[in-house]
Amino acid sequence: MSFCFNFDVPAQTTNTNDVDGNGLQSGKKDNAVTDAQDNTKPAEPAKEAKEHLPPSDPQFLLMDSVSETVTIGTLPPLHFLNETVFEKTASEREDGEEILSRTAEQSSDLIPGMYEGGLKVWECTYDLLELIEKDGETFGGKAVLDLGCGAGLLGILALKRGARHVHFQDYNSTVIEQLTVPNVILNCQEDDDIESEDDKDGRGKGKIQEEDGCKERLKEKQEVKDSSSPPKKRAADLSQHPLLAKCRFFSGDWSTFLALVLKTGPQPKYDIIFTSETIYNTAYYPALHETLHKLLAPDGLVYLATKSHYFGVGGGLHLFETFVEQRGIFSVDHLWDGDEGLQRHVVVLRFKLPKDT
Ligand SMILES: C[S@@+](CC[C@H](N)C(=O)[O-])C[C@H]1O[C@@H](n2cnc3c(N)ncnc32)[C@H](O)[C@@H]1O
Repeated sequence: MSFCFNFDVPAQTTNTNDVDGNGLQSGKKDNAVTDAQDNTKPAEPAKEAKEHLPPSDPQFLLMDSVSETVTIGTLPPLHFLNETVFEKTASEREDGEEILSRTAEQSSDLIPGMYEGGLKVWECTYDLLELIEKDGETFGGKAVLDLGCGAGLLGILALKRGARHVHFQDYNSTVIEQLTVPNVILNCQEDDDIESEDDKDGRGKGKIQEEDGCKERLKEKQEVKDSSSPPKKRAADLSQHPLLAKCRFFSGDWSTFLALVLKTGPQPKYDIIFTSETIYNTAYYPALHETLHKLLAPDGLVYLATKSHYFGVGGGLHLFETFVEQRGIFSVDHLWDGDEGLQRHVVVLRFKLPKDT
């Protein structure tokens, strides 16, 4: 399994910022930033935001959907659905947005405006997870937002490390319902349930490998061999699980997500906002920047994990940094820059000046 990028933009999708289809190599960097500022209209109507409540019987959800999970890391271990689950079971799943069927048809990791890539774990997420592991951040008492969460691994790590609450947002409701929420629930189960399976198999914890220039964390897969009989312990308790009670889940476009959270009462301010692999499309920068601006606590931090360039889509770190600089709200510091060939980065954004509240 590879975590290398496979952005497959359909021919009918017009990216006004990527005139020659070569992203940053077009030499139109400055124009692209200007376009992003002016281009506040998405190609399709903004996807309306909504909040998703965890199912009243989450254990049932797990029994229905988990056939294979992956476990990574040790501090603490994280468990999540293997992306191949969706390939195998797409036809059996609720797919109101039709993203499971359409991504399968088009063999595409991204259909701008329809499906923004949340069904798989993107490699920069692993970079940021690794940095957090090394750094030993505890998240104790912090309010955390995993923005553009997909599988939700960053938010889940913060949750397991003592965050006061964690909110998850993804563009697609299908991603939230079929992947993010199940993953959180999976991690609410005692790790013992899964680790005992590891022990039975005699398999160790994860390792890191280089493969085809793409740094891939080949953590041991833990297959739940009989998916009709997953762990049944604590079924009734899971819906009341204290970790799950700390979470809220949202889908929708960033502009409507921001409007929703600002109108639903006390205005949330996040101490930490994670956002991984979310700056590939310059047309989304205004809404993304506004969301960070309005939702970050005055002394909060945005951890952004990203590639340098997103070929075929047009965005990338240089364009985003230029955009942020022009707005004058945040400073950007590089926490980690990958080796020359890898072209991946983790940066942190913070307010330039103490913000009025
Ligand atoms: C490539 S996926 C990355 C998923 C996950 N963060 C990871 O690293 O594995 C990009 C994510 O950004 C979010 N996203 C992109 N554009 C968005 C937009 N205009 N409004 C809301 N969310 C958006 C989607 O939720 C999507 O899951």
